[in-house]
Amino acid sequence: MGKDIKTIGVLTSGGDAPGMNAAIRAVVRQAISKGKKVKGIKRGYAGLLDEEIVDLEAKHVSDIIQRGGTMLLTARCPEFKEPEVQQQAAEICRKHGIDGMVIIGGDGSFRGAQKLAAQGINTIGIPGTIDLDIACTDYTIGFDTAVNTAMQAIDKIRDTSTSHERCSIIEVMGRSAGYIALWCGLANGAERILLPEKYNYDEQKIVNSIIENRKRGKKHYIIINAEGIGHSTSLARRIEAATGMEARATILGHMQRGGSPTCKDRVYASTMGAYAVDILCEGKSKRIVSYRDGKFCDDDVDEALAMTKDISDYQYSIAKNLSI
Ligand SMILES: Nc1ncnc2c1ncn2[C@@H]1O[C@H](COP(=O)(O)OP(=O)(O)O)[C@@H](O)[C@H]1O
Ligand SMILES: O=P(O)(O)OC[C@H]1O[C@](O)(COP(=O)(O)O)[C@@H](O)[C@@H]1O
Ligand SMILES: [Mg+2]
Repeated sequence: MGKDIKTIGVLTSGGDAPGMNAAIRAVVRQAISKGKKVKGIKRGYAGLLDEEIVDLEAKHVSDIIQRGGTMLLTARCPEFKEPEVQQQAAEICRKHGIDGMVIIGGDGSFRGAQKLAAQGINTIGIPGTIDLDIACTDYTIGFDTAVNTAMQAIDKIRDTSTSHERCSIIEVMGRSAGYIALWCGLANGAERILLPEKYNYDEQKIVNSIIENRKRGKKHYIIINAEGIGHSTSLARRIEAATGMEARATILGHMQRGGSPTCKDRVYASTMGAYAVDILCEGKSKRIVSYRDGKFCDDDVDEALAMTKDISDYQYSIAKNLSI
């Protein structure tokens, strides 16, 4: 069946993530090394529907491994949830001679991949999202860069927070998942971490803790708040009123999604890109490339999307102990 794959399509979808370019480069060059042709689809599923399809040769992916963002551009395409649109997309793939598609994106993009596979297109997904919110994998492209970027920003905020003896609330991305918040909380030694998976909205507890910490001589109080909880600015106002400690909120926003990928993101994204081509050429389809328990592997899309994972209770509990 693998020998039937002559042309591989590749697209990026959903939020961009640093390392996506490394994955695109790996797909293109691994495919070429196996004698396959590659077509790049611009702007995710939206570009597929608009037939924004270009031939990709080895030279087209030079000088991108170190760059954030995605050279193929990305988009969110709400209409891709409609069955007739998915059918149209499959017909476009066939029209352009695309025998297999590599889809680099997050959980939403994998639902699109699942539907394309149901329309008879060979599809392989690669997890690309800063949020780490894909259950089948311990690694997603971009998370490592995003948490390092956020950590460095929070270090800077800590300097000014200490100097002014303030409470600083820093809101990090993650959609409804708290992985970025938990990692930053641990890496930045935050006094408190608010995670959508754990938070019980007991603000009085936070207020009491701030007052206690001040009595013990702490110069600042850093709260990492996850986007899934949000409302950091109003929380800062309430904390200031209740504690008398000046409070400021910073929403880090899209700066977390940009920038040059870390070594880990380049290496893992390259490995996943090549792996996706390998399994497509072996005749596999409807799979998600994952990294689990220290190994690269692949899972059926339906099974992958049905899996669940949660924040580590242990890491969350030690974060509390380490912040005293
Ligand atoms: N249930 C679905 N069925 C088909 N396509 C979907 C579905 N959910 C999301 N998609 C497609 O995937 C795109 C990216 O999803 P989104 O959740 O925004 O980002 P991510 O893939 O990074 O999680 C959506 O804009 C849409 O085109
Ligand atoms: O770029 P937008 O449309 O503002 O979306 C913001 C969302 O995208 C993310 O940065 C990445 O999410 P996805 O990878 O699922 O697209 C989330 O953390 C955030 O909630
Ligand atoms: Mg997502």
